[in-house]
Amino acid sequence: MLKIPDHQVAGHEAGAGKLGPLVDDSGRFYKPLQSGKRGAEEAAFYESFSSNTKVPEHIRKYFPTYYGTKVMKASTGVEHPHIVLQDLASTRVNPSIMDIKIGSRTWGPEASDAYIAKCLERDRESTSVTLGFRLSGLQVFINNESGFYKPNRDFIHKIGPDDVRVILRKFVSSNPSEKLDTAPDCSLASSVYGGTNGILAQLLELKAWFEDQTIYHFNACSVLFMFEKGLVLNGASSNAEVKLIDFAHVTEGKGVIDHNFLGGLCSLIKFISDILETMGHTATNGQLEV
Ligand SMILES: Nc1ncnc2c1ncn2[C@@H]1O[C@H](COP(=O)(O)OP(=O)(O)OP(=O)(O)O)[C@@H](O)[C@H]1O
Ligand SMILES: O=P(O)(O)O[C@@H]1[C@H](O)[C@H](O)[C@@H](OP(=O)(O)O)[C@H](OP(=O)(O)O)[C@H]1O
Repeated sequence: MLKIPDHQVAGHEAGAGKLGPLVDDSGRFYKPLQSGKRGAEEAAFYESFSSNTKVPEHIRKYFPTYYGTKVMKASTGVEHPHIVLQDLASTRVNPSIMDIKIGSRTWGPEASDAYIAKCLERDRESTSVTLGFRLSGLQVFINNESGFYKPNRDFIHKIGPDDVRVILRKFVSSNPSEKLDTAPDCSLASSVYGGTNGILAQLLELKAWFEDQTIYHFNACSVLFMFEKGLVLNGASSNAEVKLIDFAHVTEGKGVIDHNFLGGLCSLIKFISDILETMGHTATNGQLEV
């Protein structure tokens, strides 16, 4: 049975007459090919990436598994080609998820002047230019009674660097709320951001690859942070995951480092490290002891 995903936090959403992703009960996520070159280029990226032997195995786990493309009835009711992916949320019950678009620049080298102008406006209005990344959307599970803290898109579009800092803290707090002025307790920071398998460790592993890889330039891609609060509270070992998604603007690296993505990633790492440091973790050799 196909349905609209329960846990989408950003991007184009399926609705009455609106094209958006669908999921099934076997753990697959169907992303409709976007209009123009974007859909075809995203599918081409997945084809290239999934067969590229230069991508190390320990890096592949940061990407959703790709199952090809399929023409099928879309959310609009009309037949449309879709990219078939692993549904990253399918094994989770109440996932806390954050989508962070990486890079101070969100277009590729061959973008038209009109497209650059559209992106530049968004990059300047958001924290992309100042921080090298911006929050695209999030949901944080509070409890069964209150459900999720899920700020709306208009609010997310307006936030500045200080708000980003607060929201990254709220994401790992027991008391997230609509107000930006409350003090998030960061009670889950050590388990979610810290630890040998936590989000910081995963970001550092990705960073090491980005310092070296020159195969692709990940223009306008997002990292997804995901964890299950219930498992953290039960003391299970870290269930936090980092994934990369949204590859409609990936271009060839042509032997050059993806400095736009790498810079944004370093900036995000600094924000996460700062949160852990304020929780009493100490930095040694550029890595945090957690
Ligand atoms: N493989 C996946 N499994 C589960 N959820 C996913 C997956 N890919 C994307 N999502 C969800 O869908 C959202 C949008 O994904 P994506 O960025 O690929 O779509 P988009 O419409 O291209 O976005 P944009 O408008 O930012 O370009 C993500 O924030 C995430 O919540
Ligand atoms: O961050 P938001 O508010 O979700 O805005 C969307 C985001 O900037 C996407 O990256 C962009 O798709 P592209 O990157 O593929 O251009 C999309 O453009 P669109 O609405 O023209 O598809 C925007 O609506």
